Amino acid sequence: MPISTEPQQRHDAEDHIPSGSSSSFPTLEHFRVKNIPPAAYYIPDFITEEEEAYLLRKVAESPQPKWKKVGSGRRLQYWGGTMSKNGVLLPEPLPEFLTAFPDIILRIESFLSAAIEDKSDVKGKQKALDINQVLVNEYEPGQGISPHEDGPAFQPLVATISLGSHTVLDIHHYLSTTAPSPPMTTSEPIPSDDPTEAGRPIAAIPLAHLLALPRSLLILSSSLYTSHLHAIAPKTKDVVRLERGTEEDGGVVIANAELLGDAEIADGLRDNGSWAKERGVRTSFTFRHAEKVLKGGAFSMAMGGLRRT
Ligand SMILES: O=C(O)CCC(=O)C(=O)O
Ligand SMILES: [Fe+2]
Repeated sequence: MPISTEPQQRHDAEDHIPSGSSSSFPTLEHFRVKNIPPAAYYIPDFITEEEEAYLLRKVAESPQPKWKKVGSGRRLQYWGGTMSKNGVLLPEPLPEFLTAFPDIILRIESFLSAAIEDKSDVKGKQKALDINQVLVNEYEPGQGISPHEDGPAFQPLVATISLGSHTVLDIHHYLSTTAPSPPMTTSEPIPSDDPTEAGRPIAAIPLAHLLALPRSLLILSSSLYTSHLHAIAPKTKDVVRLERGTEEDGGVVIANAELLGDAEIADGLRDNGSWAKERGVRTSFTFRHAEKVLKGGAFSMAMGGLRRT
């Protein structure tokens, strides 16, 4: 059985908790995107097509006020609560389509917990993800998200599932404010979502590109989370390559080509050196752990009732 399809094949809650020791389970290292700052992981086909269709239907069926429209036009939904201005989660119960069927939260947590060999960091804190907020973003072709950090309110380990269409996620880095600016500097620094970082100059040319195919899980962690930015360029079509091309087709070199788990794309990349596709509507689910949660109150109690201890 190919390792990369294993998460997709688990269908009931008990099966989601791998019973073997970590040695019989692929470590996260297996899915690591190489040659970029630590650490990004790409897991193809983390959910099935049926689960993808079900989750998209649930998002579409949610009440209209759940949608928030943001600057560039994309829409988003917060599940599990929103953040206060000072970075505290005001918790709300997570919906059944995330906790019960297809129990995607448990599946991501179990996967990470089994895949991370050493589960605590130097301070003894848990490395695995205890998801308490899910952000849904919906992008029409031509819509994106400008370079930003998700910020210190969240554990530096976020997991994103792509549904409906592929996209290309760009990783950007900050430029040193003391060194002379290289020509690629953006003329206007792009403000970050994190106020402490706002105004720092950002390299205009991304450091790396990651192709996120439908049903994949992408994990950003450690310094890639804490000291880099991520973005999606507002394009209607992506051209991706294995190596830098000479043609002016806007093609970008992707860092996760060997992890895509899609034979057709892998063949196209190998035979033609590039793969191109128009973007469709892409919906992403971003799973995070807000470190500070407002305690007490009806919402919090209801949420506690839903969550495992
Ligand atoms: O859609 C994505 O994959 C990224 C979303 C994101 O970065 C965010 O909402 O903070
Ligand atoms: Fe983000």
